[in-house]
Formats: sequence, structure tokens, C-alpha cells
Amino acid sequence: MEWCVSMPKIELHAHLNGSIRDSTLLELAGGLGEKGVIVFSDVEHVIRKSDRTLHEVFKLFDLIHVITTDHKTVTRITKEVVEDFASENVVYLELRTTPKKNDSIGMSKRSYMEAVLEGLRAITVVDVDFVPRSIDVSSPVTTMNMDTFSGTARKKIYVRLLLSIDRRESTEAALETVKLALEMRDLGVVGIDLSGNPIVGQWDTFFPALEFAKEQGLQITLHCGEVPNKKEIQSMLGFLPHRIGHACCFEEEEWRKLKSSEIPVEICLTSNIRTETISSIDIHHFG
Ligand SMILES: CNc1ncnc2c1ncn2[C@@H]1O[C@H](COP(=O)(O)O)[C@@H](O)[C@H]1O
Repeated sequence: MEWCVSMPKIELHAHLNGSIRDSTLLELAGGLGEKGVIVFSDVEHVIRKSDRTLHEVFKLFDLIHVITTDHKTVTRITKEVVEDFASENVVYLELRTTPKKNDSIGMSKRSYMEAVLEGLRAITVVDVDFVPRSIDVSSPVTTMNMDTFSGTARKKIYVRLLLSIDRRESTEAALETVKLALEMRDLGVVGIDLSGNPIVGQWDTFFPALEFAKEQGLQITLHCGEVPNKKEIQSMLGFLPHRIGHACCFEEEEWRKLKSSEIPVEICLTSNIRTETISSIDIHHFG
């Protein structure tokens, strides 16, 4: 395990609210419990449980969103999540999150993303490169920086952002997310992800926004085939996304299409086994 932690890594499939420290979630839930917003004893065991079915995962996300969706907390979890990936020697991280709107607390999709950026700026334990710069041949990509005061090497992590569209959203809301991604390109946003409970919503709903994103040069990744849905899988592959996530329920025909279209797959081994999407590692498509 040690060699795995020490090896420099690239993480391409990390959901912000899926990567929060349990200790932070418990602390925040405790605070909301004290304010009477939630009953802490009802949620504590839900947070502590490590393996959950896919159905339970999405119920947990609803709870997490209640706990984390205010600007200050979004900033805190972003900072912690990136620090945690850096401590495991991730050197390039694509962090995805669903911009959220909540009028009652003055949160817009943009202000949610600004809180994320604030979290990136607040990191001090590691150097963070999150604003893409034009490639300068005189400054090669590095994963260590020299600390001029102490003379010691400091870790560096490159962070890029993907804005997620949740399958519960409308065509208009998805379009708003794509427009926001375009506005935030200079701030490290590189693409769009379609995610959320795979048994909710229709893929067609998101097609106009994703087509627009593609035309505008944003990279697109789709959660595809996390549950069996042949029609949707085939239509998603026909869209030719730049990447897909999961690909658990593919049949021979879809694997052929995937290979001929040269679409890379973000394999989510741990998630698929823990959520029981794939019953055993021996039959996982990674092998
Ligand atoms: C387990 N497999 C999965 N399949 C599909 N979507 C998933 C997911 N895991 C996470 N998400 C998506 O990411 C959101 C949480 O992070 P953010 O609030 O965006 O930061 C979830 O609400 C869901 O939409």
C-alpha cells in the first residue's frame, strides 16, 4: 500500500461532495444537530457506514448536500479535499462538482463556484496550480517547488475543475451550468460532467446543453452505463464524449463502439464494488 501512496498519481474522477473527510461531515452534522436543523443520532450511523448500495449512496448525497451547501463550508471542504489528495501524492486532480443554487441563502451557481475557488486559494500546505496558463517551454511542469526560505522542496498539485450537471436538473439549468463553465474557463474550468442517480432523468434533457458545451470546446465526460440501460448507453456513445465514467453495464456491442471511437473510460473500481454495482472484483471490467 505504501508504494501506492508514494507513487505520483492522476485523479480524473473525484466528486467534491463525494470526497469529504468523515470527520468533517460528522463535525458539520453535529453543528446542525445542535441548531436543531437535523437529528444527529439519525444521521451519524449513515455517515459512518462505509459500504452502501447505489440507492443508499444517493440518499447520502442528499444528506451531505444539506450539511455542506453554504459558501463557507464549500470553501472548507474544497480546501480539505485537495489537501487530502495532495497528501496521497496526487499530482494532477480533476475535481468535479455540481454548482448549486439556493436562493434562501443567497447562493447562485456562480457564487457556489466562487466558494470552490476560494477553497483552492486558501490552501497553504501544498502549492496549487489551478489557473491554466499558456504553456511556456521555459517553465516545465513540475510536481515539486523549492521553498526559497527553507531550501526544502514543496509539493505541488495541479487542479482543474469540471462542472457537473445533475440528472435531476432541467435543460435550462444544465445550460446555465455550461454557460458558467465557459465564463470560468480562465479560472481552471476545463469541462462538463453529467452525473447523478442513473435511474433518474432522461439523457435527452441534457443533450442541448452538452452539444453546446462541445461546440464551444469544453471537454465532456458522461456517467455512462452505471446501471443497465442499453438505449441510453448507445445514445451516449453516439454523442462521442471525450471520456465516460463507469461503463459497468456494457455488452459486447457497446465495448466495440467504445473501442472504435477511442473513448477513454474513468474506471471507478472502489465505488463499483462498494456500491455493489459489480458484485466482485474478479468480474470487474477493469480486469
Ligand atoms: C457512485 N456513483 C455516482 N454516480 C453518479 N453520480 C455520482 C456518483 N457519485 C457522486 N455522484 C454525483 O456527485 C454528486 C456529489 O458531488 P457534488 O455535489 O457534485 O460535489 C452527487 O449528488 C451525484 O450527483
